[in-house]
Amino acid sequence: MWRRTSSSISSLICSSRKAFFKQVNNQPSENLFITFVLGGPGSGKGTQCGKIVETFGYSHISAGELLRREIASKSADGTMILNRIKEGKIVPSEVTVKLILREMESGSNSKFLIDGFPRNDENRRAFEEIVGVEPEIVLFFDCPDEEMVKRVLNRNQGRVDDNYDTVVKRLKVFKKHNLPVINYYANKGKLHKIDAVGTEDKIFERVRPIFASMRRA
Ligand SMILES: Nc1ncnc2c1ncn2[C@@H]1O[C@H](COP(=O)(O)OP(=O)(O)OP(=O)(O)O)[C@@H](O)[C@H]1O
Ligand SMILES: O=c1ccn([C@@H]2O[C@H](COP(=O)(O)O)[C@@H](O)[C@H]2O)c(=O)[nH]1
Ligand SMILES: [Mg+2]
Repeated sequence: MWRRTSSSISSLICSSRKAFFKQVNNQPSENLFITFVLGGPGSGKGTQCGKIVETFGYSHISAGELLRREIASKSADGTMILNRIKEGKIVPSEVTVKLILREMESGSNSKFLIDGFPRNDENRRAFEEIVGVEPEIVLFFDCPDEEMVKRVLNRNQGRVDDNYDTVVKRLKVFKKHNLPVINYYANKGKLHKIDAVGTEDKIFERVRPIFASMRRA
């Protein structure tokens, strides 16, 4: 499965890959500074990314938002993506990585917050293989299930997956597939686990020192 996916990703990206990784937005690829932002549904990833962007000048790339835009644009993958999202399932790596790359190339920044990705080990390996870099840091917003369910059900943004049945499925997928990725980065010493309970400002006070202490942040 991985081999097939890996080669389809490679052929997909191959033409732009060399140019892109030699020079991302006019900067050598070693200047890329990538933060993965992980946590369960409704744990506050998007909210805190907004604050990090305001304070530290990162570009925020929400993988879920890119997929929702793809559905709205009625692209060839739109129906497949919609069906996956309704079921809380993970969209194939080649689709998500392609969208993330396109977004990274579209701006002039080299500091990225990649929110809600990688969702599973295959996503992680696909990103590392294609981009050729690992994240400098990984944030994990740690939030109790009941609080996440409450936040999702109160969100009111018209998302097709903001309903009780889907959020229960998303929590299961998070535990089965995303927690192992989080543990992987913990073992590499890259993980910053943040208590995601409290006001938005209180949580940002836990996030701020992580970026303030970074040389390039
Ligand atoms: N600390 C907080 N306390 C209470 N509500 C919060 C807090 N942070 C965010 N929220 C609210 O909870 C909801 C979910 O937050 P947000 O969209 O940032 O989560 P998320 O982790 O990006 O979720 P998803 O994975 O579903 O995209 C939003 O309505 C947001 O306004
Ligand atoms: O890398 C990704 C990111 C998201 N998905 C799918 O989208 C929904 C919503 O994602 P949010 O991060 O909560 O906005 C998620 O449940 C997945 O179905 C994905 O497949 N891969
Ligand atoms: Mg979000």
